[in-house]
Amino acid sequence: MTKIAPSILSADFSKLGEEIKNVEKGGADYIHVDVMDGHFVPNITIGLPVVEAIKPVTDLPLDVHLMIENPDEYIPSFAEAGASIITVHQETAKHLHRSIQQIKNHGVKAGVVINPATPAETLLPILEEIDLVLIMTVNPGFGGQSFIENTIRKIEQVAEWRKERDLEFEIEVDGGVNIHTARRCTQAGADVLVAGSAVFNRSNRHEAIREIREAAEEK
Ligand SMILES: O=C(CO)[C@H](O)[C@H](O)COP(=O)(O)O
Ligand SMILES: [Fe+2]
Repeated sequence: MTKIAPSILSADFSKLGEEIKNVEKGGADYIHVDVMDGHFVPNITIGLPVVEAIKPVTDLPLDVHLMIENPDEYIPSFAEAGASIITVHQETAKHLHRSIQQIKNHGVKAGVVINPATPAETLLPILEEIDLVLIMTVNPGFGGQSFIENTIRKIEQVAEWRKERDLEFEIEVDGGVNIHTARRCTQAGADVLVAGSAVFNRSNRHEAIREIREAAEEK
């Protein structure tokens, strides 16, 4: 079944705990946490204290998407704060294998993220080492942007390499995922769909999650 990872970036922060419990009840698989530093991306969002605060609220894995410069400096703290998955951007990691090893040394699942303009081939040297590939389908920084169509080819490429090399990492997509774009992502090979505005801009979050999953799995 397609996994849905609601991005809390679009949640109502004044009642974040309730929002998370609500999407958990509504069938979410991961809680996607967008950490932005105002340097790598032109926005500042949430950080360590929020990850610590939400950890006891949910049994779902916290999928922490680090959009920050110098991720190596912060990986131990995010692991200790309760991250279950940490993804680092290919564009920010100076020594990617070291970052991935550092994440795994903390007992956390490790993923690599690529921006829409970063070629999928940059993932080739690291595929054997990771638990997850995250393909950005918008430029990182904000929720509610439009899906960039030509990222689909990259999802297909990564899925092809996974098959050829008999690997088991998950393929996650992030940005502009909704009932109209979900199926194209899963057809291309995505297993996990991040959805922020498509879930939290709806008054009924359960219905939103169900509809995205149904769209993703349409025959
Ligand atoms: O990483 C992100 C932005 O950088 C978010 O996870 C993403 O944008 C989710 O929001 P939406 O589903 O509204 O596009
Ligand atoms: Fe994200």
